[in-house]
Amino acid sequence: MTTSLSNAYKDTNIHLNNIIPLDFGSVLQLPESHVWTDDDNSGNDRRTCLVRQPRAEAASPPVIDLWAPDVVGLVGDACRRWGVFQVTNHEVPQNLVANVEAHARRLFELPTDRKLKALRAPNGVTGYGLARISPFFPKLMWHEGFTIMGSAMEHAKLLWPHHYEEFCDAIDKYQKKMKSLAYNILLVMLKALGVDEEDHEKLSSSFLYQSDGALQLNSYPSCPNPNHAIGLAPHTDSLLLTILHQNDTNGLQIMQEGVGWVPIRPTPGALVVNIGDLMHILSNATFNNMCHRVIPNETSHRFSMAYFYGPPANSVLAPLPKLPGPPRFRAVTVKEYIGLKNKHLEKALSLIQI
Ligand SMILES: O=C(O)CCC(=O)C(=O)O
Ligand SMILES: [Fe+2]
Repeated sequence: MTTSLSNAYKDTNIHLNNIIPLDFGSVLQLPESHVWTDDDNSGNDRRTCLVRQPRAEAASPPVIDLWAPDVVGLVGDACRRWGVFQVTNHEVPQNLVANVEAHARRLFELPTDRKLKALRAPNGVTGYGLARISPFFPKLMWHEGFTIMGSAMEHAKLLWPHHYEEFCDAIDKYQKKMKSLAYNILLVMLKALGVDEEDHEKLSSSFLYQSDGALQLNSYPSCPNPNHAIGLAPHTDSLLLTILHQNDTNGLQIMQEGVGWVPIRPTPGALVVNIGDLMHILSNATFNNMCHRVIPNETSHRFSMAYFYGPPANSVLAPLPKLPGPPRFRAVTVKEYIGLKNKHLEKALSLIQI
């Protein structure tokens, strides 16, 4: 029997200071609690937060047409070289994406006291609050989020006691589309790792094919001093892959080894796909679980919707046996890995290295 993904997150207690977002409407200046200096990132070696300027000459990750005849090769190359790419022809209707973005905007524009009614519990997974990585950093982020796993009804009723249905319907439709797109992209990635039709038959009842997702709505209001604020501190995503929609406000950047921070600029109609830690393990470290961050903007409000896709909590994950070279990681359950990540953030992977 499989255990749902949400079970993997349940054992962590986060202090309310690291859950309650700032009341952005009430501040004209960046409060001290949100002023980041280079020292505030000292624990994060390669990821100096306040290096603002991406290198002008930096190349960008590719935009891949999912109907392209050589899609497997293109996706495989992008996963190895970048760990991120954008996709077009993904069959998620533009009006659905725009509708969910409009609902997210409506949610984050609610008065603070209303949003706090749907605050994530200290040991909870879903609801309104700061990013789960917040306790690892000495300063707070210029960010507010809303996490959904399965139905959004419980929290949506607290936000809009009489008008929650439209929100829930849009979220349900979006999650269904994301789940089927994530599944199709997973198949392409597995093919790029050399999993052939015969292996697919064998794997067909495997946990990989029972993966599910969580949806994270993110808001980064315009910021009075973006040069000293961080929207979302550098991190890697934990699950297999993430599918992200961003509105037309820049801010997402990826860390490329030897290059520095490279922006992922919004491309109308395209969705961003990135590799998470579990896919990095499965690929025996050949697919790059790239580190990314978000920088806020002085004049415009950034919204994003991230769909995190991963196997059930009790699934056992290890490098695919077909891959060349000795395995770089020992086998772990998803629950164990998420537990390590919640305790050790980016050091989690080194704890399962062989
Ligand atoms: O807002 C973004 O572009 C990034 C969001 C993200 O990295 C996350 O939710 O894990
Ligand atoms: Fe992320």
